[in-house]
Amino acid sequence: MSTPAPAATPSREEWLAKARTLSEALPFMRRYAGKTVVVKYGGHAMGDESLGRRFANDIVLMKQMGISPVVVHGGGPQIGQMLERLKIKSEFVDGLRVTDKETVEIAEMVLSGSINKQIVALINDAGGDAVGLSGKDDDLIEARKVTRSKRDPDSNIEKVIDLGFVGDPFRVNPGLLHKLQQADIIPVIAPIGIGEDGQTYNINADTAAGAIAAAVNATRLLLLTDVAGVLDKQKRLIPEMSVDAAQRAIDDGTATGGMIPKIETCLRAVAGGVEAAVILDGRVPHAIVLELFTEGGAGTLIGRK
Ligand SMILES: Nc1ncnc2c1ncn2[C@@H]1O[C@H](COP(=O)(O)OP(=O)(O)O)[C@@H](O)[C@H]1O
Ligand SMILES: CC(=O)N[C@@H](CCC(=O)OP(=O)(O)O)C(=O)O
Repeated sequence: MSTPAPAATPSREEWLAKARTLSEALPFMRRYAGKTVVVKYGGHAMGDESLGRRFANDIVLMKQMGISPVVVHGGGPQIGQMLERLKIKSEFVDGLRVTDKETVEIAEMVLSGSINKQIVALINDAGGDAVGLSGKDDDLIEARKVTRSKRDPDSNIEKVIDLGFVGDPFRVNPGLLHKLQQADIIPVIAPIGIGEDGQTYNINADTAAGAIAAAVNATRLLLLTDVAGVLDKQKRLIPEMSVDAAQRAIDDGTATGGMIPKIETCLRAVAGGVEAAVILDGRVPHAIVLELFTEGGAGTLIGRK
């Protein structure tokens, strides 16, 4: 058996750079100590296993620095793959998956089953205590059917679009989350809601994360995705946006597809009392740590810095 090569001794400059980074982090550690940060981990950001491990490490690091993290995850691409395997067609309207009876069963299976447990296992492996939940546990996320309408450009008539079992979280009951946080357990939540009639709803994971962030009075909502943040029409990153500018990006078509529910979520979270919401690139190693503990942050911040 060969012995591993000894790690190279860092140079003086490398030591100094590390020391500077740590001392820069100190005011941010103080600022966030005891606060709740909701992190939405998107299906696209999940990528490969090493990304997942780094994400889990960052969540455990946050916890050890005295922050109370709540993880809400997506899994859109993974639901898409399963639907494809089963030869079920899937279409999106404004970033929301039209969800019939069969699709909602598959969405629940993929989100609350495999993905939720994978993330829980990764966090536990990284040294944390994580527990997996869906919005059905303890009626955590109560949802109602989403209604959408669109103006037909030819007839100029407003048409109602039926999205099926797509839910809007109208009430979040955070009691269970508070109990878990008090016990130093990290909640990992699948974006599935329960209707008043017991119906299961498929909720866009950004929307679910925003509603949870407002309900637990989170200081920050971090939405991890597969782009650097909100890009302008020239594809340049917008580091900060006012609430008005963010709304404009939706209205003038700068944001399309999955970016629409993401920005809408940020606006709703900020209106609901969250200080700021940040859209950032989950593929960048340690994006969460960079956002929370460095001066420049990462991604696009909407709200109060
Ligand atoms: N202005 C924009 N800036 C950045 N991304 C945008 C913009 N408009 C649309 N998008 C799209 O939104 C996608 C992110 O949404 P989505 O695919 O739902 O991510 P996730 O699965 O992480 O929730 C990006 O990959 C990009 O294709
Ligand atoms: C209604 C709706 O669109 N639900 C989403 C839920 C998962 C999700 O949002 O995952 P990402 O964050 O990875 O996109 C879906 O079915 O894809």
